Amino acid sequence: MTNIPSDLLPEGFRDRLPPHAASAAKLTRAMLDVLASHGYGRVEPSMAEFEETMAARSGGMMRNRLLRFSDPVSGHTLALRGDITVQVGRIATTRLADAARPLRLSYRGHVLRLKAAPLRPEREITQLGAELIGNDSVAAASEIVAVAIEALEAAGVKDIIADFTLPDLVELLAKDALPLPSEKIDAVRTELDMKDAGGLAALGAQAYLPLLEATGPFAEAAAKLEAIDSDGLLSSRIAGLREIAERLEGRATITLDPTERHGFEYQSWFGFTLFARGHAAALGRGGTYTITRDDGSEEAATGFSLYPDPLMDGILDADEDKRLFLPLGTDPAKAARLRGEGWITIAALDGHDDARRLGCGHILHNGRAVPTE
Ligand SMILES: N[C@@H](Cc1c[nH]c[nH+]1)C(=O)O
Repeated sequence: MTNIPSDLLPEGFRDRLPPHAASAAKLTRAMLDVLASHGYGRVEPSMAEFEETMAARSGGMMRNRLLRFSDPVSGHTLALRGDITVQVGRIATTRLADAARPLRLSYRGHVLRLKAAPLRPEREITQLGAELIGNDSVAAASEIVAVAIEALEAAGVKDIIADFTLPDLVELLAKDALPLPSEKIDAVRTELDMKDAGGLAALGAQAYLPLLEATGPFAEAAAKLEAIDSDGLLSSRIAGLREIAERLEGRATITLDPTERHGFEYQSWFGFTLFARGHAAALGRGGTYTITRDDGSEEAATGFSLYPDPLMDGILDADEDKRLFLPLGTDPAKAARLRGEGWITIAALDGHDDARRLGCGHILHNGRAVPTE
């Protein structure tokens, strides 16, 4: 006997019921079809992996965010996946190491978090995305952002905002242009991420303050960033961002926040976050990164992950109009024909089944579908 009520799930987990689960599947299909149409082959990575190797691939930040358990079979600690991108990287550089590059792969699945984010109670989160392995050029980044936006559009999302960032900006500047001792880099990145001018000053990193101003609508913010970059150290990156932004013209509003690093643990020169009007939380994120193989060599990649749960929870596929009640004794061949015409048939199993209570807008009467009373 247990004291846990049967309808209680652990915090952050949930079931999806009809009709929400069906709507979610439909939306997922629409987004995956977009990825498939651009040549991204579907992979289904495993739910769990050895914690040690998964954490190593996820960038240092990830380790304390993984849900772990000890596996009596292998005797090792396993982790439930927290990000499918790193699994795709593993597959691409191991079992698909010999596949032609660039290698386009797509995925959909649940990822798990040890702790929920402050404003999002879920710990089991749908992640759907695409990874372009073997290339992190401007062309690759342009394709990835465009495909991500197209997938959101296929899910009915309007007024999309793509917020660009330069995830390795501080490391790059700290080397030469705005020198920083290596032990301060992380602290400066954190203050910039929090837009904390006082914190930057306290760290003696005043030189980084102007970066906080280079934020906002893309054209203006990029010009400000260019003005700060007197040595031209960032010129190729800024040119890259401009090219990506140009290709997206009319598809999304582009903004720039070059110091945003939240959620960009492993991305390199380019990162982006996708928002849409009516959704407070980001709907997706992506960028360029490198995958490290077991022998220490590296492979470039670019990709995105969408987090579509908020979209799935909003819509409701009202199908009552299409649900047709079939009284006892209905000819199975007739029923099959009706399904072929698009009806959802609900067959009576005994005389007590009730069309209305079973959510049927229609009932088969004398061979014809008539509205239920
Ligand atoms: N998986 C990353 C986004 C990403 C995909 N590819 C590259 N970056 C995330 O969810 O934050």
